[in-house]
Amino acid sequence: MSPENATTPVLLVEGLRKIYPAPTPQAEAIEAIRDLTFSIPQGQLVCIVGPSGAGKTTLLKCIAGLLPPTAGRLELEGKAITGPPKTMAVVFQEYGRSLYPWMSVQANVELPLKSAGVPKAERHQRCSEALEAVGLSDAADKYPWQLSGGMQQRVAIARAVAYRPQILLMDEPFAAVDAQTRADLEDLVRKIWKELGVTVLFVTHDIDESVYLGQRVIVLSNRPTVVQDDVTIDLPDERDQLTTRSDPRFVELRRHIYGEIQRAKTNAGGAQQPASA
Ligand SMILES: Nc1ncnc2c1ncn2[C@@H]1O[C@H](COP(=O)(O)OP(=O)(O)OP(=O)(O)O)[C@@H](O)[C@H]1O
Repeated sequence: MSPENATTPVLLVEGLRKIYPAPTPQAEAIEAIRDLTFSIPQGQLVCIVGPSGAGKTTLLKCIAGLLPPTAGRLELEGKAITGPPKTMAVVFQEYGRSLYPWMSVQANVELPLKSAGVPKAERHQRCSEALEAVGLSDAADKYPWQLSGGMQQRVAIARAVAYRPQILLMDEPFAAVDAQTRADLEDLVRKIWKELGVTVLFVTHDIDESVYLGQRVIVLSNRPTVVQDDVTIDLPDERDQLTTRSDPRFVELRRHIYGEIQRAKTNAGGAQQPASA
């Protein structure tokens, strides 16, 4: 889906605040997120970056309905998020822990479909389409432990794709794979996003990755977290690892976001800092 078609808001985050209560009377509560507001139109591919500990995972867990917010409004397609939404799929960094080692690749991919009551024939069909999309058609009968890290992460992506979510959340999904595999998986995410028209919210530490992948990059401040910057990535929609990354505009956007992250490190809770700080 192209950016100009992305007009209908699918996700709303308004005034989100998350405080982790103190685990003991002596300890202090942790204000992970102070005040986050943004919305994401249908079909947009949005990356979230920010300093370590800025609350990126906390944000995704709140959106995924796995963690109750302390305050604020979270809506998916106009409905309050009060638990894991049926139209959402999540891919985590730790593919090793997200796949069941005793189940074949096919059984892993089909599991959420089975839970959703999808009939067997349709499960098989959707599974083989998803495995084909991630280049793993030959691996259906293998077990996760027989696959490389990159292949396991492909299986996790195939499982999300087979589910056909409206929105796909990805929390640093490629942090644990080698650079070449990472580049391949980035291209895979863009391909799937284009083919399915799914809305993608992708958390990463990697500034280059955020610019390469995203139509938009949201930069979070240091904890307690607010939105530090919201950058439109006005690169051509057709991207490839060599041409795009050497595009002067890519370099400019990367420099801008790098500067914002540096600024974010000193900008907690919206305290204004000069750009040169
Ligand atoms: N279950 C929890 N209980 C208490 N504090 C927590 C909990 N989970 C996270 N935190 C704290 O909340 C803050 C934000 O954590 P979070 O993992 O969301 O950040 P992050 O941006 O994803 O970090 P990183 O980039 O290092 O992965 C951190 O200070 C963290 O220690």
